[in-house]
Amino acid sequence: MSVLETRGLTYSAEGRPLVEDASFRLEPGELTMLIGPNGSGKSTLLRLALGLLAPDAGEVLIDGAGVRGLSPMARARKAAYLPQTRPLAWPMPVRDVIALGRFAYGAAPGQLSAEDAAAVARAIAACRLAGFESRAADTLSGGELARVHLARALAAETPLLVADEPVAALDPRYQHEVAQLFAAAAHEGRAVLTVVHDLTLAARYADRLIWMKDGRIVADGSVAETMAAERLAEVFGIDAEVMPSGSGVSLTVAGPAR
Ligand SMILES: Nc1ncnc2c1ncn2[C@@H]1O[C@H](COP(=O)(O)OP(=O)(O)OP(=O)(O)O)[C@@H](O)[C@H]1O
Repeated sequence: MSVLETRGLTYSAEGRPLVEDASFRLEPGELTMLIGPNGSGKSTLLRLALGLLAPDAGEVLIDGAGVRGLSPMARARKAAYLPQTRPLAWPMPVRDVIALGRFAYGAAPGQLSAEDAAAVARAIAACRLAGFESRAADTLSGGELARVHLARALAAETPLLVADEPVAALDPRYQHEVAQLFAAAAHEGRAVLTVVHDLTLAARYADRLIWMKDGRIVADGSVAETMAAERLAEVFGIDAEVMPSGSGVSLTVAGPAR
């Protein structure tokens, strides 16, 4: 059974279709990256897929169960979500922010079971935040805070992890580290879906790419199957060279397509 299955999701706002007839499945063990130009409907599709928006048509199954029938707590035990905007300016210690990831198990900051504390410790180690535990979150750099948010999502230890542009604020080294963390989370047996804009990162780490344009899924497959110069021109309007490299591809973007 798929961890997540969407069937024919369609959603309009203000009379404009934002997502049309979007169907895909996520399997455990796969890092899927959702790519597409600004405004193509990626965040809207993630929110529909998590049951945070009600579609005009179509349905979502998480572990075979209709998402709209799950309580918010039950859903939070199945899926962790790292949204694109992550407001957090409270002077709360990093460890407590990460512990918020355990709320679906009844945890509250300062009241963690041994299991909750172990999950928080694993997330801190995975995101290389040892030494930051007692720091107030509002004193962190943008990149450090991004890793705290990721740790909060990882601490939930859900079968499904969904993230919207998790590497946007990170320097190149941490972009790769975070992409590796997502790959590791997937290869340990989760289904991971993340939006990225950096196509080189996508080509390097994704097991699978879902391509969106104008609210529609226009391609879905491995990097080798879907990353092609013609598709990059058509979907992103860029002129790029794609060469086979090892089991994947290497990508050089020359600039906007003429
Ligand atoms: N509630 C809404 N009402 C009207 N338009 C909306 C609403 N929500 C989103 N949109 C529009 O829908 C389109 C898709 O938005 P969405 O955030 O899903 O795109 P995206 O692919 O995630 O973009 P980006 O890469 O810029 O984050 C955009 O043009 C956006 O302005």
